[in-house]
This record gives sequence, structure tokens and C-alpha cells, in this order.
Amino acid sequence: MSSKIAILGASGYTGAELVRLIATHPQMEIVALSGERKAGMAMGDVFPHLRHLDLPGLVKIEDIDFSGVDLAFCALPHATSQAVIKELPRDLKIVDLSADFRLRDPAEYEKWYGQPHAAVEMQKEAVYGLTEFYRDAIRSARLVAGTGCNAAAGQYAIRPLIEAGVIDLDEIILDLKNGVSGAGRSLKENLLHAELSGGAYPYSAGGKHRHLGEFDQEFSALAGRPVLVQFTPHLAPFNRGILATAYVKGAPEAVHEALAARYASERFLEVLPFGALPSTRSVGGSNFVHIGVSGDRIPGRATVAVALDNLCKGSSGQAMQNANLMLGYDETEGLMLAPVFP
Ligand SMILES: NC(=O)C1=CN([C@@H]2O[C@H](COP(=O)(O)OP(=O)(O)OC[C@H]3O[C@@H](n4cnc5c(N)ncnc54)[C@H](OP(=O)(O)O)[C@@H]3O)[C@@H](O)[C@H]2O)C=CC1
Ligand SMILES: CC(=O)N[C@@H](CCC(=O)OP(=O)(O)O)C(=O)O
Repeated sequence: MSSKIAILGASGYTGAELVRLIATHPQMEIVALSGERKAGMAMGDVFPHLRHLDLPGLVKIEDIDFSGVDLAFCALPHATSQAVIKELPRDLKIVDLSADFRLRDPAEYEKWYGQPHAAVEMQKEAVYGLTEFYRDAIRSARLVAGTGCNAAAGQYAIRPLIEAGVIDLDEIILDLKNGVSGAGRSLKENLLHAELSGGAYPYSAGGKHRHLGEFDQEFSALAGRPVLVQFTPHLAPFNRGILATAYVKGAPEAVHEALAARYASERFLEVLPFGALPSTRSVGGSNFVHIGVSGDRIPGRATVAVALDNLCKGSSGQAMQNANLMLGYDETEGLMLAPVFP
């Protein structure tokens, strides 16, 4: 029997990506789609690339009847998400793509997001959605919090190295380039083609990016002591994709071995042969992640690079993978699309 799915925020980038993926899922049926400014419109009019699909029209969230819905994907802006989710039926399974339920500690949430959480009890109940590291808890969760897309890329590079004890925990530098769709579909001056194309720039430097809250929470729990990463993201002139590059102090071969061993049985995580490095081009439009390691002319230093698609494995693909687990389906269902190349 198929599961009935609602997508809240279907008129945004991650919502549309969920529709694209679910269209190939044999056991998921979309029964409701929400938009806010776009409520009342047909999905194919908002997103012509989805015109061929037979989909419900966009409605406001308050007009959705959740009684027949098995699982809701919530692809709404930060803060809006918690206000909406706390009013949804308690037996509804939810995969939230926003940042609202990623941080377990309410004080940490307030520190990084500048306001108190409006649903603290649910914040504590939520399971962190980095599938390969929380699989068992996700299977039985009611509410799963999708990770930040930068946070996913950085964790795929670094977590196994902390687990295996092969790097100096006080010398981790993470540099990251991410494409413009990471900022969502709303109009912003710095995202205008004239100001973005042909250039790139860092932002939230100096330890200010909110995904540091996720790195702090996850890396420190793994290490059993505080681990602080130096992290700067850059906005780059491509549509989709994240390229995260970690500079670590540790033997390069041991770093490669730790990643290869940890991800050997993971369907979506591909560790390249030693010395080969990944490209966003090779994973675009897919749920696959490519990970590469090289040594350095400075002995005992390694570079780890991770490429993934922010709209797929960085958000909607990860959300689908988690929904598959929550609904008892094969984890890869609807997600085996090959990357689009070039
Ligand atoms: N883009 C990415 O790569 C990633 C995004 N995320 C997170 O996922 C969530 C969705 O992101 P994204 O799809 O990029 O965002 P978009 O800005 O593209 O879409 C936002 C969606 O939310 C709806 N919406 C906006 N305000 C309200 C409101 N007050 N009430 C109800 N609905 C509202 C919009 O409807 P309408 O347009 O009709 O007004 C739209 O459907 C965000 O929390 C984001 O941080 C997480 C990881 C990666
Ligand atoms: C290009 C761009 O602005 N990218 C976003 C990341 C998007 C993401 O992961 O989203 P959350 O907002 O859900 O944390 C950023 O770095 O802030």
C-alpha cells in the first residue's frame, strides 16, 4: 500500500525537488502541496519542469486535511517551521528540512538563531537527520530534522576521522563553496545574476555561520570533548552543489582508510581512490556524495574534499532517504537517479 504524502512549502526549491524525487517513488503518493504567496496556483505553472506530473494544486497549510496523510515533508523557512509543526496532528510523521529541530539544546538554538525556540519539547524529541549516522533512531522517529546542507558536507568529511582518532581535533579547517539555490527562491540583492555570476565571495566568516552549531553539537558529542572547527562558506556562481574542503592534521593514508572503511557499505557515499578529488559536476541532481583525499607537501597533513548536491543529498534527497526509513521502505527507493552530466 502506498503512503500519502504532504509537502509543506512545495513552491520553494527544496519542495519542488521533493516532488521531482517522489515522482519516481513507487510507494509514495502526493496528496497535498502547500504554498504561501503561490497558494491557488498549479504546481506546473510555478515550476514548468514538473508540468508533466498529475499533482494537487497549491493550497495554504490551514486548508490541508491531515487526517489521511501518513508523512509530511516540511520545507518552510526557519522559525515558520516550528510554528507550523507544533500545530500538526501528534500522530503525523514529519521530516523537517529547516534548521528548527537540528540543535538539541534550546540555549544553543537561541545562540545561533537569535530567538527562543517555540516548541522546546519537540526540539528534544527530534532525531538528527544525517542518515548514515542516525539510521536506527530515524527508523522509529516521529520527527526527523534534516541537516544543514553545508553541515552535511562537512560532517561527511570529518566524522569518520574523529571516530577513528586519526586527526588532531584542535586543527580542523573547513572551507566550503556552495551554489546559489542554497539560499532558496526568494529575491535577494546579493543573488542577482549581475552581482553573482562570474564572481565568488566568503560570508559568515569569523565563526559566525549558524551551521557551526551543528558541527559543535555533533563533533563534540563524538569526541567526548569540545571540538571547534574553523569554517568559512563561500557563495559560488553555480546553481546546485556544495564542495567542502577540509584541511586536517593526520597521516593522509590513515585519513583515506578511515573514510573508506566507514563508508564501505553506504549506498550513496563514494570514497574515491587515494589522490582522486571530487567535483560537483559528478553528483549534480543526484543523492550521491563523492569524497576524495590527498596528501600534502607538508608531512602529516591531509586534504579531504566532499561534493554533493545541496538540493538533493543536502536536503530533499536526505529527507526522502529518512522518510523511506520511517515508512519501512528500502532506503534507496526513489533515489537511484544518476547524476545529470555535464
Ligand atoms: N535550499 C537549500 O539548499 C536548502 C534549504 N534548506 C532549508 O529548507 C527550507 C526550505 O528551503 P527552500 O526550499 O530553499 O526555500 P524557498 O524560499 O525556496 O521556499 C520556501 C517555501 O516556504 C513557503 N513559505 C514562505 N513563508 C511561509 C509562511 N509564512 N507560511 C507558510 N509557507 C511559507 C514558500 O511559499 P511561497 O513561495 O508560495 O510564498 C515556499 O514554498 C528552509 O528552512 C531552508 O533553510 C535546508 C537545506 C538546504
Ligand atoms: C547559498 C546559501 O546561502 N546557503 C545557505 C545554506 C542553506 C542550508 O543548508 O540551509 P539552512 O538554511 O536550512 O541551514 C547558507 O550557507 O546559509
